[in-house]
Amino acid sequence: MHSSDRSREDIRRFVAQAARQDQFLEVVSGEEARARFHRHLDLSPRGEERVPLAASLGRVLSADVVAEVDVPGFDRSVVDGFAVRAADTVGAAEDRPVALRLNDEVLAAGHAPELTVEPGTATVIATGGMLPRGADAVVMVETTEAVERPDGLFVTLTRPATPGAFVAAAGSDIGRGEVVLRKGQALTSREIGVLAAIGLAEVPVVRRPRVAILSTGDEIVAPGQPIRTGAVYDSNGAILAAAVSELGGEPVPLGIAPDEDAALERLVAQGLECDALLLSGGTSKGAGDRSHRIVAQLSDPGIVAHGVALKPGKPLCLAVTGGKPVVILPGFPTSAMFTFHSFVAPVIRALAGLPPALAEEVPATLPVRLGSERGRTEYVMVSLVHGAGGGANEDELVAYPLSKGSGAVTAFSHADGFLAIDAQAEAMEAGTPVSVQLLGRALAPADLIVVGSQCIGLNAVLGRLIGEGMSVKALNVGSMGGLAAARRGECDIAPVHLMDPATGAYNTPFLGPGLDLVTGYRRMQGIVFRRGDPRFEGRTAQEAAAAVAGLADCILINRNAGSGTRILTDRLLGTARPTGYWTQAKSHNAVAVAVAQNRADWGVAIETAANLYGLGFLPLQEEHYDFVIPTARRDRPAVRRFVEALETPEVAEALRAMGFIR
Ligand SMILES: Nc1nc2c(c(=O)[nH]1)N[C@H]1C(S)=C(S)[C@@H](COP(=O)(O)OP(=O)(O)OC[C@H]3O[C@@H](n4cnc5c(N)ncnc54)[C@H](O)[C@@H]3O)O[C@H]1N2
Ligand code: MOO
Repeated sequence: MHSSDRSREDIRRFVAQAARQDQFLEVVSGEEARARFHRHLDLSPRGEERVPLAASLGRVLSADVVAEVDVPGFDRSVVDGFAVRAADTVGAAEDRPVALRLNDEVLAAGHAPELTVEPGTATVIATGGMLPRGADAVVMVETTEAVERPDGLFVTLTRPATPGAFVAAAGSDIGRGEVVLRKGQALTSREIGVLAAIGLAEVPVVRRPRVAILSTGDEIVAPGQPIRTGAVYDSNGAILAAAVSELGGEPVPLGIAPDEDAALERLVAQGLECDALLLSGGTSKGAGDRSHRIVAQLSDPGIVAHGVALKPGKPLCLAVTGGKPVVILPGFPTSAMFTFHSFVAPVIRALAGLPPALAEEVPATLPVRLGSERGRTEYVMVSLVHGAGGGANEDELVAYPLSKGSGAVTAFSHADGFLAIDAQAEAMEAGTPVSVQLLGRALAPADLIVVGSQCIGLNAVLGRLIGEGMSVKALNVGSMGGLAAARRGECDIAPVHLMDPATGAYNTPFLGPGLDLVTGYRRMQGIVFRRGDPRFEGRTAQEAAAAVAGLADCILINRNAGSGTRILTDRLLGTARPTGYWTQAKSHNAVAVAVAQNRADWGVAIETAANLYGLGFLPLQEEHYDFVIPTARRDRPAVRRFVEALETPEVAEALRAMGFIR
């Protein structure tokens, strides 16, 4: 909403209303909210339909499937050879071969035999051929010899055959009358093969529940559209549609609704024609939040819970109308995904005819302290790595929190699972044993674990290794965090850029026993500013810093304490404390964005970030980005490949192209 669009009086009224707002939410526990929700829901599968076998991938069986045929449908030979009576071969040996007269028939696959194998005879049979009457075993052609005699053709055997040898009995794979697949089974290529083998051309499946998905908010823009400052791309719409498909539902995307009652009402009515309706955004009681007001108009019974004591997920709004779920998920993507998986996914599974998902938990140790808000059960997404043992023992897992907050969209894709912090706890100390609930997929240990400070240049090396088929897990915990992980033996590589303030030396002073350093590359750091700003243009970094430090309207964006760049900034500033000194960004990119968007006028960042945002740059000092490697892990194949890749001319060239110095 632009102030120019409204009269002064309108704006005054709007501000007064926004500042007042309703009392936030009547928050209930997660269990209470779920119980109220389920009390009113109809969770029976949404009918049945028959689909062609070729269209059944991913569908859920609505009934048990009983085989009406035997597989194989007849006793069949599994080798090329001769069908014989085992009794005829007893006593056969090298020095006492048994000769059997060949019947006038060749049993190719697909032919029903006409002649009986009488005592003293054999019939030529191909792999897949049907065993003839009288025969009870097959001998492989390689162990026989054909002999032509005046009285006919014979085959001689020098070894006895046991009854049943090289024969697959009728029904030995699937017996007629057997339940081959059960109701509720989701069909993959494996089950489809079974259905084809028993001759099924059509499959009875549960009708896919149709789930309407609506993103709300004036600031939300569909991917592919141009984006204005302050707007965000609609990630929830895409996430929810894909998640619904994964759970056996059929997503019905309704697009993006503005924060406007008439449009919302129309879209909600449209969504109610489906089996379920999911909205995201506009559920807390902020000034622009409209969705919950529209959903509040539903009845039978309407909203059953609005506000849960969970983090993320507090503003979740659960409603039911006529047995049908209507849910407003929080707008923040991590909150939306988390509440979707804990409250909505089980409902969609049920409607889709799937059994409840089994939650798999693994024990792990928390490597760092985790603060928490009291009053809400807090769920923290974690990435799992093996502890010092580096073995495959699951008892040794370490759970690194991916603390990017509810607004992050990457937490779910980077996470292996999540842990819960009790509502009453204020923090969880480092070293606490925790239980991690895995996110569906099986836990695959990575070949190479990189924990520390992440840099876009690192992709030049890691991308190469991944291209070779190596699995890599890279966790961004900063230089100090990486060093600590390397000391504890929890990673293979810790990328660091730590300057010793006393000497100005990088990284080496921080090594201790059991740690090696592999030289990485250097990154030029300097002052970033908007091009054309005369306060910086044409000056050296030192001159510019000295000139602007005292200007009240020249705003600095600083870096977080503990970062290498902050140490550098402090050395540059000496005792000066320019405007903005206490505003701390956590990354080079964040500094560059703040300057590019005019929230600040200058900051210290790497040249690559300045180039990315089209900013001016005054070089200050090269920073060394190197790799700490626990000596004990030096000889691991993945670590050796990393070091080798780093030394290739291609990687050096890729790094130079990104503005790094190798
Ligand atoms: N005064 C208070 N404010 C807030 C509280 C509180 O207790 N008191 N709770 C916070 C919590 S917790 C959450 S979670 C958020 C959720 O708010 P809403 O569900 O109303 O969501 P919005 O305000 O519409 O959006 C939040 C955020 O997410 C972005 N968003 C929205 N939709 C999408 C989408 N489809 N794709 C990507 N991103 C989306 C939106 O732009 C906002 O940045 O409320 C807190 N406030
Ligand atoms: O519930 Mo909110 O989801 O904590 O961010």
